[in-house]
Amino acid sequence: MIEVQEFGKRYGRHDAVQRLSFTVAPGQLFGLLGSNGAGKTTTIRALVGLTRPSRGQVRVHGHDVWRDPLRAKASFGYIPDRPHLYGKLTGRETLRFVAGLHRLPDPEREIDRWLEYFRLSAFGNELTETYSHGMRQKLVIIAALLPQCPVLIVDEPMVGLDPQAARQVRELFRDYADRGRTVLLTTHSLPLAEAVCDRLVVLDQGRVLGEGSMDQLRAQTGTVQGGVSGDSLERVFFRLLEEEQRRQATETPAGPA
Ligand SMILES: Nc1ncnc2c1ncn2[C@@H]1O[C@H](COP(=O)(O)OP(=O)(O)OP(=O)(O)O)[C@@H](O)[C@H]1O
Repeated sequence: MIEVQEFGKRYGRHDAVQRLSFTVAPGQLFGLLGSNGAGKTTTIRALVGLTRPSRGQVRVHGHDVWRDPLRAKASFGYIPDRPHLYGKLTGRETLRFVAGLHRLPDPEREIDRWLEYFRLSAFGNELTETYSHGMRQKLVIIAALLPQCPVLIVDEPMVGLDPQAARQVRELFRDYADRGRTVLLTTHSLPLAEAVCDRLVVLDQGRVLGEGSMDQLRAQTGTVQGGVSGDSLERVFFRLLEEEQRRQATETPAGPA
């Protein structure tokens, strides 16, 4: 379970996120969408304990991330938007380190299985500083999945992955939720979000433009009757942005004559 209540983050005089609230129940895969600078990473960073909220609460698996950080952090796997690794550890050492943090009793077989799954077995004993971007991304994904935590939090997972790995990852996330766990992901890939997410929230400049299932978003934007491409998430997304731009244009006072 993930609970975000009235979350806001202010940098100086700029509101990166304003009064964002949503809940992701076990079994759900929830997508956080939005243009560049919409506030997606800021929200994720607050949820994983890297950015302190200016207001509101963020709870993971029932634990307030900022009041009870150790319990909260033990309950989720996190895939950041950029894969930071210790370059002087091998891939295998990295995964052993993560397994140790989560006190996994006998991780070797699982580590082998995951390395094989992502075609990294031949590189398991190489230093991660020699890995390509996609290989690093795969290792970070394995590190987040290895402990099989109740919650998975994912920021832009597909960047740098080859098509086969991208498909594997998509299936893994869906499967993770289908096993009764909670998944939150941000992505710019609207087809990915449409294919796997149960519910979505669309952010723009820190504000919520729409929230709900695909059908609820379609109803909100009036594209519910579209048959073929008319009701794609892409169309819904652009409708929401256009409505917001129209709203802003009518609110903005006319400039000097
Ligand atoms: N450390 C920071 N200091 C000041 N402003 C920040 C900081 N981090 C983010 N911001 C601002 O907060 C807003 C939201 O940024 P955020 O990174 O959350 O967007 P995003 O939706 O993840 O965008 P993208 O799709 O480009 O990754 C932006 O206006 C950004 O400039």
